[in-house]
This record gives sequence, C-alpha cells and structure tokens, in this order.
Amino acid sequence: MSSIPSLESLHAIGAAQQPRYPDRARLDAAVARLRGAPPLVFAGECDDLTEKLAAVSRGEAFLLQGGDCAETFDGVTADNVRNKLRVLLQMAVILTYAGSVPVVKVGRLAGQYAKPRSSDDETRVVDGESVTLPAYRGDAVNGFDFTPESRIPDPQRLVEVYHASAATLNLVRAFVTGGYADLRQVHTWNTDFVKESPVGQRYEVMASEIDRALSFMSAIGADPEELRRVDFHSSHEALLMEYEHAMTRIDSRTQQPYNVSGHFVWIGERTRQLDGAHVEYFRHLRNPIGVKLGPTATADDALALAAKLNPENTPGRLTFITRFGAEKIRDGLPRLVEKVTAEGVQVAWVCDPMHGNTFTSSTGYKTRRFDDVVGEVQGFFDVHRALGTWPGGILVEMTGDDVTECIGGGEELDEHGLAHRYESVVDPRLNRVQSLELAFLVAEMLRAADTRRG
Ligand SMILES: O=C[C@H](O)[C@H](O)COP(=O)(O)O
Ligand SMILES: C=C(OP(=O)(O)O)C(=O)O
Repeated sequence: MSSIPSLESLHAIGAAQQPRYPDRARLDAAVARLRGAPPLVFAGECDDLTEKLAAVSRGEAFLLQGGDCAETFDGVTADNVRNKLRVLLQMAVILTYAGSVPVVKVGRLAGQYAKPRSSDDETRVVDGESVTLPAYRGDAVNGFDFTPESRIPDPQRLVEVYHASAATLNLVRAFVTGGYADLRQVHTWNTDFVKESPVGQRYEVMASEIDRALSFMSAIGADPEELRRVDFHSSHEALLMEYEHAMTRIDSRTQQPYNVSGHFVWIGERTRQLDGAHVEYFRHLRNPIGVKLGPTATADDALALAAKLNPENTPGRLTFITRFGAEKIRDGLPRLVEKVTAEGVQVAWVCDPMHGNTFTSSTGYKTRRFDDVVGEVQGFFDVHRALGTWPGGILVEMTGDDVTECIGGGEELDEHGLAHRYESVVDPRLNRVQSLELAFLVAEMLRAADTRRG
C-alpha cells in the first residue's frame, strides 16, 4: 500500500469522465506545476478525520458534509466562503444541540471544481439555431460560457483549482480557529434575510438557550477551549486523474500515499467501477474516502468495493454515501446495509439526498423538491432504525445565499420562482433557509434514533 500507481498506468486502465485536452505539452506543464506545489492539507489532519469517521461508523457521531454542487473561481470571495461556512456552523449547532450528538463537520469545498456529466455534449438554441458544444465539466476543466472557445478543456485551470482551493481553505482555517466559530457567536451567525424567517426565529430561541448554558458554565468557572474553535475538514470528488495524481504525496511520517488536496475525497456514482482507474487510484490512498452508491449498486458491489478499498477493514477509512432517491431508498438501501453489516464490514453510512432527486422543472430549470430531500433522509433513518444500524450523516448541496434553486421548503418556492435567483452552474442547491429547515428536521430524526437506541 505504500506506492502510488503511475498516471500512465491509471490512464491505461481507462479512467471515466476525463477531459480530452487538445494540447499535451500544456497539460504536462500544468501537472509539473502541481507536482511541485505545497500540500493543501496535512496527512495527520486526514488521520484525525479518519478517527472522527470511525466514531461515526460506531454510531457515536454524525457527519455533516455540505457545500456547492460545483465551486467556481468567481465564487472564491470572502463573502461567499463566509456565508457557506456560517450556514454549515448553524446547521452543525442545530444538529449538536437539538439532535444531541457530536457532529463531524466537513465542507464540500476547497476542491469541488470538477463535475462528471451524463452527456459529453450540451445543445442549446442560439439565435433560433440548435447549437451543440462540449458539456461544461466544472471550472477545473472548461468555461461555463456557451461558446466553442470557452468549452475547450484548458489544463491551466488545474493550477487555478489549486490556488482557488488554497485561498478558500486558508480563509476557512482562519474563520474556524480565529474566533468566528466561537460558540459564543451563535447569535451573530443568524443575520440578514434568515433572521426574520420562521426557521431563523426558531434558531434564535435555540441560540438563546445555548447562551444561557454558556453563561452558566462560565459562572461555575468552566470555559473549555473546545467552545472557541471547531474542527473543520475539506472534501471533494476526486475526479480528474491529472490533478488528483499530482496532488498525491508520500507522507514523510508514515511513508504512505495521501491525497493532499483535501482531507476526504470520494468516488462518484459514475466512476465507481470495480476495475476502473478511480478505484485503482483510491485503493492506494490513506485518506478517509467515500464511494457513492446509487440505485444500481448491488450488495455484492458494495462488498467488493469495501474489500478492494479497505482490505484491512479499518474503521473510519471508508464511507458509503447512498443516493437512491426518495422513491427508491426504502426498497434499495436495506439489502446493501444488511449484507455489508452481516459481513462485518466497517463502514460509515451517509445519505446524499440530492442526486437521486433531480428533475427539470416545467420552466426549464434543473431542480429538486425540498420534500423529496427530506423524504430520502427520513427513509435513510427509517431503514437504519429497522436494521439496528446507525444513520451516520448527510451530504448536501447547499449555499449560504438566498438562491432559488430547489422547490418547496417553508418559503414555498415554486417552479416559477426558480428564475428569480438561480445561480448554480450544475445542480440545484438548498438555500440558507432550506438548509436550516433541513437541519432542524434531521435533528428531530436524530433524537428519535437516539431514543430508540436507548
Ligand atoms: O453533480 C452531479 C453531477 O455532476 C450532475 O448531477 C450531472 O448532471 P447532468 O446529468 O446534468 O450531467
Ligand atoms: C456527481 C455527484 O454525485 P453522484 O456521483 O452521486 O452523481 C456529486 O456529488 O457531485
């Protein structure tokens, strides 16, 4: 397990969902730049997250993982990063306080720039004519603008991903250790449009209770350091072989390979082939890793992936992120969980309630219903409760802004409202109000799950 397969050998296997770069020399130059770039994360931090995810797999903690579907270079601004972090902190407090469970906090950020697509092409009507161009594959690959030039894969973008991720992570680290994430700030995270909403007011009540508890602790002389900062980790789908391979290094402490572009990396639903290049690459890493499992995944697929990716059955090393869709989860998930559990495989189970619930609205927007998102999470909790296993966490696509991308929620956004502020470049995200609403609902589910565990 201590070597990294060569990039050539991975490409020889045939990696799915890779861009076709027209200029090999430019690609080689970008990869060389990345190979010489300092790590974005440290191996010891990855090990720390593995420990935390081991607690999730034992049923002692809950994972909150969230962020944009696709980060963009334009989105690397102080406001954007702070807003996203703020709603994640709010969600984490809701889950911890109302759900009474330790929460492992992981951002889907500082690296989430590459997207697998269903189709290689996109067709639009431009000036009355049908035009087909290569699909947008994330800012890591090509431009979102619908022009032939913009859609050409540009390897220099890989270097830009590195710098954008470094800037984001730097700011996040400053926020989480420099006072912004201090629990005494619990009220100040609840500002602007959210504060007046019903969920914002519910949050205010909870924040006041937390304030009282903090004052009590302070009065009795207890002032733990843990209240002043939070542990926060980064994650992304490790999709592009050139980037991920160049950011894989041998850790000087352990002589083991780590992907140093993010703490947690996952394999997507479209690239989890057992004999594929992604699985081959991931099996060498020592980071905590995830694999998406959609409705076509069989229990034997899950077992074979676990055997290959985590042969030592190390707790916390492997997370299965299921994304069946609200309609299919109650039928599809039990067979996976039953067999994996019966075989003694150590895994954290996490629910992605987004990717099985996407559809195109009558107004032409890619969207999701808030009720389907909640329905899938509820199905996830119900299945685990019935099997006596632990619903270990959620992975959500969300933003800290007031966007209009998912239908429903307390603000009752409908199909016609989507046009108002639809900003995602790929899949629809929960806005801040919807994210907080989801957190309160999941906290209730967690409380019910905990009561049943006794
Ligand atoms: O975010 C996930 C995928 O990249 C996305 O769902 C693919 O979307 P597409 O079906 O529009 O290509
Ligand atoms: C592409 C994604 O999901 P999936 O692989 O489950 O489709 C994603 O999470 O961005």
